[in-house]
Amino acid sequence: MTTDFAATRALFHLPEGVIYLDGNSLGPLPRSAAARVADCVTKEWGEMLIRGWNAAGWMDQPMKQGNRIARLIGAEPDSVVLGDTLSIKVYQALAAALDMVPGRKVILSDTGNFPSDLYMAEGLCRTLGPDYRLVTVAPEDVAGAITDEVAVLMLTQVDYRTGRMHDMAALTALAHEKGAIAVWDLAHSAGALPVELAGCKADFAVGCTYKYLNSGPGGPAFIYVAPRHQDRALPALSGWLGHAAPFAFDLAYRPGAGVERMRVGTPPILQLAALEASLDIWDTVDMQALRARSVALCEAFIAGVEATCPDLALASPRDATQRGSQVSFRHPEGYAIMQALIAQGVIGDFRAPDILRFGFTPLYTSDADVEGAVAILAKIMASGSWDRPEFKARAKVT
Ligand SMILES: Cc1ncc(COP(=O)(O)O)c(C=O)c1O
Ligand SMILES: Nc1c(O)cccc1C(=O)C[C@H](N)C(=O)O
Repeated sequence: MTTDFAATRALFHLPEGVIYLDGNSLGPLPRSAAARVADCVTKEWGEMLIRGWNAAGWMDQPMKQGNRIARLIGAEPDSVVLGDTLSIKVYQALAAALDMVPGRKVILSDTGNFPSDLYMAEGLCRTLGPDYRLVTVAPEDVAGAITDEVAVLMLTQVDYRTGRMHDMAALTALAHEKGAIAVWDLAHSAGALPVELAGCKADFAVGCTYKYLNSGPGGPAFIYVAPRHQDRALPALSGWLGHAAPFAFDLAYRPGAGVERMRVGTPPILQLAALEASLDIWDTVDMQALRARSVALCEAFIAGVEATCPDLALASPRDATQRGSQVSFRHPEGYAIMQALIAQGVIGDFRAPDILRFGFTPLYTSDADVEGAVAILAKIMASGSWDRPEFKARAKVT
């Protein structure tokens, strides 16, 4: 296992002149991914054609790569499978979880959750009937809101805006005490910090691979089902590839064995090839060392910004144990400040209404990146150079 993050940095393509602090939204290109995807296109798709499903093992990729992600999130073997987008996987996990708690109709979440998770929950409630409802409370009030009315506790472990981290072990235990099921969204945790799904007795989890796991834009999501639930959890999105015998083409649905029943349709083979290249790097990473490095990078950035930018207010927890691998600051003109930073090669992002968000990804973020970003941000803040119309015009994607 490696603890040498200068060596892992060399395995990524990072454009000249860029300090990349947005790997928490879209990870950069692993150098070997371009060749791996090119091989998949020319040697597999090009030469094998449809034979690739067997000959190149395409059909097994969702489980094979899922098993590699399992180590990063503390999951048991054969409990993680890839496919579809994260929003779809949230729906799949939530519907299966609700079905396992008959008589209860409340999904509990928090107001810091990513909107798509809440929208999927609302949509599911609408489909199930008028008694089903989504209840959201402030993140700090979640523990007190887990009553014996709650069927499913659905939380994103690390808040996408502030980086605040929920205590997965404690909240899962509380949910279980009240007879509820816990569904965790690991979008901002997988590859950001060590996660212990089995150790926390999580029931379901989902996450994406295009952020910290570097599978590229549109890379597939993953779903985890605890082994104790795998043969009970019923997929609401019961696609043919989750069927017990997809190529029997039965007219009636029969769920497959294990977590594979959570598959829906055809897997995205080109994206899985990119993910495979990235996981070649992840396979070598010591997760405790990754966490230590992530904390050091975040602390250095906070100290640097607080020493030089008095107008920026820390929006992330100050205590590293309460934080994921990102740091956010607030400013009413956060959007323009972020555009001014990006114009100078420091790429973070902005989240409405006022959050400047910076991701720290030890596999390729260096100490020099942190120093450089602080210096450029300090200059922009001191000079007010962000106060220009071209930095205030909102783009479609922020
Ligand atoms: C916590 C969280 N959940 C869900 C999503 C939605 O993911 P997707 O667009 O892949 O469905 C995202 C990011 O977009 C996210 O950060
Ligand atoms: N999935 C994204 C996309 O398709 C375009 C732009 C951004 C994203 C993101 O992943 C956003 C991300 N979940 C966030 O934390 O804000």
